[in-house]
Amino acid sequence: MSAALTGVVVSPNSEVCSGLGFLETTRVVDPSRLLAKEKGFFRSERFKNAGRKQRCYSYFGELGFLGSRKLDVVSRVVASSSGNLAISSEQLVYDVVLKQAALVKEQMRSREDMEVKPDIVLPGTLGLLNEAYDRCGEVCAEYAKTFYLGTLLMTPERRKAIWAIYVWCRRTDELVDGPNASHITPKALDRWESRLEDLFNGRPFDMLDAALSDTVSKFPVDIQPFKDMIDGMRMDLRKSRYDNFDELYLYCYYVAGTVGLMSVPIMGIDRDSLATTESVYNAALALGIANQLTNILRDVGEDARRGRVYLPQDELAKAGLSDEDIFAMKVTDKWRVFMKKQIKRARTFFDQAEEGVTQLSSASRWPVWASLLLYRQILDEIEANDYNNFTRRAYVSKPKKIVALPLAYAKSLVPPSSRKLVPN
Ligand SMILES: CC(C)=CCC/C(C)=C/CC/C(C)=C/CC/C(C)=C/[C@@H]1[C@@H](COP(=O)(O)OP(=O)(O)O)[C@]1(C)CC/C=C(\C)CC/C=C(\C)CCC=C(C)C
Repeated sequence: MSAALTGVVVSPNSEVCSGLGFLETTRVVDPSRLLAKEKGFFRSERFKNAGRKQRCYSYFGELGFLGSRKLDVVSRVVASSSGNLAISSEQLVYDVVLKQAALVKEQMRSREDMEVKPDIVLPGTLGLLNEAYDRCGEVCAEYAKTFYLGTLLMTPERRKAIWAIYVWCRRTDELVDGPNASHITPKALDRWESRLEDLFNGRPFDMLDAALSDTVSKFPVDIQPFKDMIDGMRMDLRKSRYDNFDELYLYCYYVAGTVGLMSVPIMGIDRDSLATTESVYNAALALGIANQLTNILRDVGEDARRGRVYLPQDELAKAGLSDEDIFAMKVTDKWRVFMKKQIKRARTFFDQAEEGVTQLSSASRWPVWASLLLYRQILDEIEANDYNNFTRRAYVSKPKKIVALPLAYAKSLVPPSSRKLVPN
C-alpha cells in the first residue's frame, strides 16, 4: 500500500491509479486505467466544458438566494509578532467565503440564460461513470456509515456528488494522516494539486477523480476550497504547534471549513430561505471549524503521542500549562479549566452553524443535522470523561446515536422561513 500511494502522488503518470491503499482493488484500478489512459474519454473537452453548459439541474432553483440582508464585513486585524497590524485568519477566510458566495451567484446568473440541452453520452461511458460513483458510495459507506445513510435521503445527483467530494477529501487527508504519511513530501502534495487542477479541467487521472470531475462539471463548485485543503496538508507537514487561536483557526479552515464550502453548492439552499448566500456559506464554514475543533479536543492524547499539539500555545500558557503537561497526560484542575474554555468555543461555532442548516434544501438538512448533533455530542462526552482526553477517547454510544437520528430528522423538517439567519 505504501508503494502504491507514493506512486500515485509522486508520479502522476504511474500506472497505479488509486490514491489510497484502501481503494486498491483490481476493480478500481483496471477500469480507471481504461478510462483515463486507453479510451481517453475523460480527457475529452465534452466531459468538462460542454458538460458545464448543457447540464442544468434542479439545484439552480433551490439555490434561491432571495435574501437581501447584507452581512457586515468587519475588518478584523491582529497584531503580528513584529508589532504591525496584520489581517486576521478570520478575515482572510471570510474573504474566501464572500468569494465563494459571489462565484456561485455569478454562475447561477450565467446559467439562467443557458439553453438546456440533453447530455451527449458516449456509448459505454455512462456505465463506467456510474461505477466510479458507486465506488465512491462504497468508500463512504465503509468509512462514514451514519453519514452515508444520511446521504441516501438526498436526491441521487446530490448524493453522488457528495460521495465524490467525500472520497477526494478522505484521500487528501490520508496523504498526511494515513499509513503512508511518512512518505509524503511537499512535492507530492504539489503533484496531488496538479492532479486536482487536471480533474477540474476534465482530465481525471483515475476512476475516483473521474467521479469528482463529473461532479464539478455539474455543480457550481469552485476549486479554491479544494486547493486550500491541500494547503492545510502542507501546513500539517511543516507545523506541529499553533501559537494562538488565529493560527489554529486558519488550520481548521484549511482542513475542515473547506469541506463546508465545497458542500453548500451541492446541497443547495432552500427556495424559501431568506438568508443571504454569504451567511449560509459562513454557517457551513462554522460547522467545519466546529467539527475540527471537536476532533482536536477529542484527540489531544493521540496527537500528543505523535508529538503534535493542536492547541493555542498562548492560551495554554495563560492557563499555566505547557506542552510538558500535555505529554504528562494528567488531568489537573488547570487542565479542566482550560478544556472548559476550549469546549465553550467549539460550541459557539456549532451554534453559528445551526442557524445555517435550516436554510439548506430540505433533503440535504437531515444528514447535516445528524452530523452536527453527533459531532457536537463528542464535546458532552469529553465532559462526561472528566476532561480526560489523554487516555480516553470520547465517543457517542450507539443508543445515543439512535436517539440523535430522529431528532435530526425532526429538526430537518423545520422550514427556513420560520427561522432567521443572523449574520455574525
Ligand atoms: C453532510 C455532510 C456532513 C457532508 C460533508 C461530506 C464531506 C464532503 C465530508 C468530508 C470529510 C473529510 C473526509 C474531510 C477530510 C479532512 C478531515 C478528516 C476533517 C475532519 C472530519 C472528521 O473526519 P474523521 O473521519 O477523521 O472523523 P472521525 O475521526 O471519524 O470522527 C472533520 C472533523 C471535518 C469534517 C467537516 C465537515 C463534515 C464539514 C461539514 C459542513 C457542511 C457539510 C456544511 C453544511 C452546511 C451548512 C449551511 C451548515
